[in-house]
Amino acid sequence: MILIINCGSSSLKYQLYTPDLAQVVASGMIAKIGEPEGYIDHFVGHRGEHHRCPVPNHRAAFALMMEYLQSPEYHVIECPRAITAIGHRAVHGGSVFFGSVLVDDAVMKALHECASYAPLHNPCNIIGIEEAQRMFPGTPNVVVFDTAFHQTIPARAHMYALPYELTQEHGIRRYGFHGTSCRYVSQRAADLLNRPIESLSMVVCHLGNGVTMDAVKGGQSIDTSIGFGTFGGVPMGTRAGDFDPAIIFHLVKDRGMSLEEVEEICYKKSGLLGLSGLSNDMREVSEAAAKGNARCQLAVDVFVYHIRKTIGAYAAAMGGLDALVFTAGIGENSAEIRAKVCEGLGFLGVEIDPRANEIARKGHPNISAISARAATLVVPTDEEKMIAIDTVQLTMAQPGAASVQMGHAPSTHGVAAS
Ligand SMILES: Nc1ncnc2c1ncn2[C@@H]1O[C@H](COP(=O)(O)OP(=O)(O)O)[C@@H](O)[C@H]1O
Ligand SMILES: CC(=O)OP(=O)(O)O
Ligand SMILES: [Mg+2]
Repeated sequence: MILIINCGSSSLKYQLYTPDLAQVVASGMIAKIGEPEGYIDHFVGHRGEHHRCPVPNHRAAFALMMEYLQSPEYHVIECPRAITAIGHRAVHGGSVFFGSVLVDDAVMKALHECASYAPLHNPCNIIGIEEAQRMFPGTPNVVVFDTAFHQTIPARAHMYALPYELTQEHGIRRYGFHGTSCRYVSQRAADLLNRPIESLSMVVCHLGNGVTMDAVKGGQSIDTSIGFGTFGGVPMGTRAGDFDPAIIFHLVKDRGMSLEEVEEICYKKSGLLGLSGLSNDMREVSEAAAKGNARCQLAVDVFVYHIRKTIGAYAAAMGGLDALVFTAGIGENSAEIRAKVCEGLGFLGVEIDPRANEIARKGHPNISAISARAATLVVPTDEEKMIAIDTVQLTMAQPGAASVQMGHAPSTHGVAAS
């Protein structure tokens, strides 16, 4: 079987596939890692269980996952040899990784070197790989990078207008994230519309705890909202998104804050949490806004405004819009946010059917009104499936596959563009 690990900043998601990827044998999520009210949701076939327990860190989360997968009650992993390959999500591949790779010492070293670009994510991704190597010695591990799908973004969109030599010397550019999700949902959207992806201009709104807006033209990412680190673009759960860097100079030079304090504020105390003062969870924020909490209403308004503005910008970048695609926790589950984002986008041909929007999660992905010129879709993301496909491809291929090295995309099925 193939085990897929998606270590996020505060969660660990896992899926166990049959070798042909036809079936998910078990899956689950351990959430709120490091917080007092952690929990695990574990599913095997139609059985599911929810168990609350504090999970202090990602190593403990990995151990908890193993406990459930090996529990005699489920019998899904009876011995470590039952796992033939393990696939991992890694968030930041820097300028080193253009596609998915088999893990070796050089890959681990490079991952460590990219860690400071994505301080909320890469260290957790690394722990997931280390634990997998420890629990399943000798089993191949594959890493699939969020950044890989965005390697097609042209220089005019990925360059920052800083001194050119500085950007080249230090690898400073817009890298982009959630590429595995964007790759999956853009292909699914084309399939659902029954149109070749090559003919479509789409905006993918990956609205989760992290938020990515992505312009996908002809199946390729041509611009994306997050930037060098996992930070820019639209405000996120706890991250500020785009803001004028002069604010950092002001806080450090004129207000006496340390750089570490400012970094902590920008990554962990901003976004929905910072504006609302209540939570980074959109459910809580929009519920409180509906009850009249003005700061929560402001947080929702800022969030929605930035998304709508980016859709307009990307339609301009692509010279049109055929499809708007919502995905991830907020995009898949919040009819309210989808409706607010689409308000006023009629000039781009976006019009949604309010009833279709309400029932979108129940197997009705197309929420467009009949009169809409651009389709609006709700497509559940499946980063794990994408990771599983790459994992099988890299581990099942000829011995030569092991030479798929850093900086080179595997030759088939478009794992990444260079
Ligand atoms: N029904 C819902 N309404 C609004 N927001 C929701 C709903 N369900 C989940 N979410 C949001 O989805 C976010 C998590 O999205 P997810 O894609 O799982 O994030 P990540 O993978 O980054 O952890 C939560 O922070 C929550 O705000
Ligand atoms: C890159 C990023 O923001 O990831 P996540 O949504 O998992 O936090
Ligand atoms: Mg996610």
